[in-house]
Amino acid sequence: MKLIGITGGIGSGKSVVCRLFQVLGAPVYDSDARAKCVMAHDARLRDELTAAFGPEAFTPEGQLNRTYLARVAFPDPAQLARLNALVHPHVGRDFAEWAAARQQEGHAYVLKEAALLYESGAYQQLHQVITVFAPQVLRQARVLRRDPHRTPDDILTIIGKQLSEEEKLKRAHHVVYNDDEHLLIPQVVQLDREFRD
Ligand SMILES: CC(C)(COP(=O)(O)OP(=O)(O)OC[C@H]1O[C@@H](n2cnc3c(N)ncnc32)[C@H](O)[C@@H]1O)[C@@H](O)C(=O)NCCC(=O)NCCS
Ligand SMILES: Nc1ncnc2c1ncn2[C@@H]1O[C@H](COP(=O)(O)OP(=O)(O)OP(=O)(O)O)[C@@H](O)[C@H]1O
Repeated sequence: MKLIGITGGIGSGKSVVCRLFQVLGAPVYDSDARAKCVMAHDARLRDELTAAFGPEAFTPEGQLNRTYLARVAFPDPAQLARLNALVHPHVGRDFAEWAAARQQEGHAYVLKEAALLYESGAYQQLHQVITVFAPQVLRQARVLRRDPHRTPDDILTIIGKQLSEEEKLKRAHHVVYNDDEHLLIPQVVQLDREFRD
């Protein structure tokens, strides 16, 4: 079974492209969602997050306090590195278990969607990587529409913490252009065929 990564900067359209792959029957592991799930439910990780970021890391109801963590971690490289170091190893293990179960089901390939595939080292667990590309102005406009609570400055701060698009394009095995000039569906159908061969 092929393990395929799918990455791209904030707002590039990874989730949209993954939805198209899912329609074609491919299982997709959503690293962002799984990271939040382990942060909320793994007792040891909860303790580590509370020790590192204070009790505000969780709301009084016990939910992960995403707004607080985003405010503390995104602008501060040391805090972000701390958060990544706590969370990423859990996601790596969780993905390995998930992929093993998909293999038992007989899938030809699976996708791991992650904004930080290269930065976290997760690409080393994978056979090939797709980068979803969109120009920065378009990505900013899309995120402002999708996340009304984020300011243009918040988005620039996050972009500054991610590997440049140029570098991601250089390292990718495949590129999906989601730039309002190329059609998405034919690109995804073509890749799905390749991965099934
Ligand atoms: C700090 C958190 C709680 C903020 O949550 P919030 O819902 O506000 O933002 P969200 O997760 O949707 O992130 C917004 C975008 O920022 C980018 N982003 C997320 N985490 C990171 C990071 N560690 N470094 C750089 N960019 C990141 C992604 O493009 C993402 O889609 C959350 O991003 C988080 O837990 N990050 C650490 C875990 C992680 O690295 N997740 C991403 C892949 S595993
Ligand atoms: N081709 C497109 N046409 C119109 N809207 C799009 C297109 N691609 C993505 N979008 C919209 O742009 C926003 C960002 O897309 P998406 O959530 O898929 O990005 P992402 O790469 O997963 O972002 P993040 O790293 O923040 O999770 C979403 O609201 C999505 O619906």
